[in-house]
Amino acid sequence: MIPILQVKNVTKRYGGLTANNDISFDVAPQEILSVIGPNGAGKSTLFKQIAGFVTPTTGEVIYKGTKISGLPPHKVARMGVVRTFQETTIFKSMTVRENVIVSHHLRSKASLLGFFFGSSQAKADEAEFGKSADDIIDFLGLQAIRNELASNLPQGHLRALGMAIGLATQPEVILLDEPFAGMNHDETMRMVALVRRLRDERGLTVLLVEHDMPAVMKISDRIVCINFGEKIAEGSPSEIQANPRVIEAYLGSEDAAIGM
Ligand SMILES: Nc1ncnc2c1ncn2[C@@H]1O[C@H](COP(=O)(O)OP(=O)(O)OP(=O)(O)O)[C@@H](O)[C@H]1O
Repeated sequence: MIPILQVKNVTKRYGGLTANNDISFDVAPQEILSVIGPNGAGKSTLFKQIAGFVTPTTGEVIYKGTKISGLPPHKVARMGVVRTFQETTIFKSMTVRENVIVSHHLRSKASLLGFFFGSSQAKADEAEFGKSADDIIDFLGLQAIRNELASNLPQGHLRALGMAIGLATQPEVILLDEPFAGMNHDETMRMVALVRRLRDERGLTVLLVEHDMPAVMKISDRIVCINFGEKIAEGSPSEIQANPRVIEAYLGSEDAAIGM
């Protein structure tokens, strides 16, 4: 297997605090890999380093053979590695469809300014991007809110829009930050099915950070567990559930039951 993504000996220090310590693992193409660990273990820090929001102190992140760590997030995204669920990327005064169209410009020859001022390249892109935006909206089942202003959307729909915006940049690897947070059982099951479809129908590789252990166990091909900034285990869901170091890490934490 040639990995699509490699995390190699990544260490991140904030002053005297080591948030990630010498973490390494590979991700296979079209794999669904979850990163778990108790609160404060260093999961978000790891994700931020993969997506370009934070530069490792030492170590590197390799995507399809090219080092991406140290590049800014928009360059990492342009190469195909995109982190979703960030409300800051949503234009509240635009509709769902307009937001998804605008996000296509990350990959466009025309500048975003061109889109707003109607340059000829932007006009050429617009028809193509409109069709692609509609495909994404249909894929995510967001037809009913296609023309709704983002400012009117409840939290659940905003998260779905965040995913649509991420997909519009045509990623190969998508990083999902707590995709099941705040969801009830039915919503979680729908999101689990959707994440599987991202892989099965759109060929994406999916990395997720998540606290909902039953959902993680259901959805993951493989799981990496970190604790106090260090990788303590890596394996299939059943291997992780039976791993004494993982069980010990979760005992006494807020996520006390793993996979129950
Ligand atoms: N910018 C920062 N400056 C200083 N310390 C930080 C910074 N970002 C994270 N940390 C620290 O690094 C450690 C790991 O934090 P991180 O957010 O990565 O953990 P996490 O596993 O994602 O936690 P949670 O599950 O609670 O979201 C924590 O001790 C946190 O306080």
